[in-house]
Amino acid sequence: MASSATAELCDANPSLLSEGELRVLPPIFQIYGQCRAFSGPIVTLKVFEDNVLVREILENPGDGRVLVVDGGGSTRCALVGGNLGLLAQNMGWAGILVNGCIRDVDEINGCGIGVRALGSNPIKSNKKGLGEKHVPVNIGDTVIHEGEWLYADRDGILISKSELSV
Ligand SMILES: O=C([O-])CC(=O)C(=O)O
Repeated sequence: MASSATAELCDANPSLLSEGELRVLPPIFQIYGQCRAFSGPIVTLKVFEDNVLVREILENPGDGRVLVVDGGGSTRCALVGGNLGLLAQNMGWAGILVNGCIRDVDEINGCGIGVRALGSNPIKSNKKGLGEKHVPVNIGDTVIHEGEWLYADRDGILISKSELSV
């Protein structure tokens, strides 16, 4: 019976799991975007109900990286919509993880990236430009640093201190 990449990675790396070098995010994220499985080095961003910095980062070449947006778990507005999904795709990002909400679900599901978020909310975010780029973030009691690796598939989302061979 075939197992998925994240399951294989967990099975193959029990010591990394027990040492906390490899962590599993809690199963609180919905699956969006065309890429149901994706991985890459992490870029971090901490914001709260404001997505100006999300656009600023996605305007840079993604080079296969994954943007992890800690939106503090707020579900009161969307931090990523169809335009930003398209921008991420066109700039070469592998995916976006949002500890918060997205909107324009149909458009995002048409984008050639992977997207995970708590859910959707049609309300747009503030546009003040507040937040911190490239700082450690805490999502579901998991501290995530820029440069760590994210592996996502339908089974779950892994954060690893180093690149793992799938
Ligand atoms: O600009 C925003 O607030 C998010 C959005 O709707 C989009 O990316 O299309």
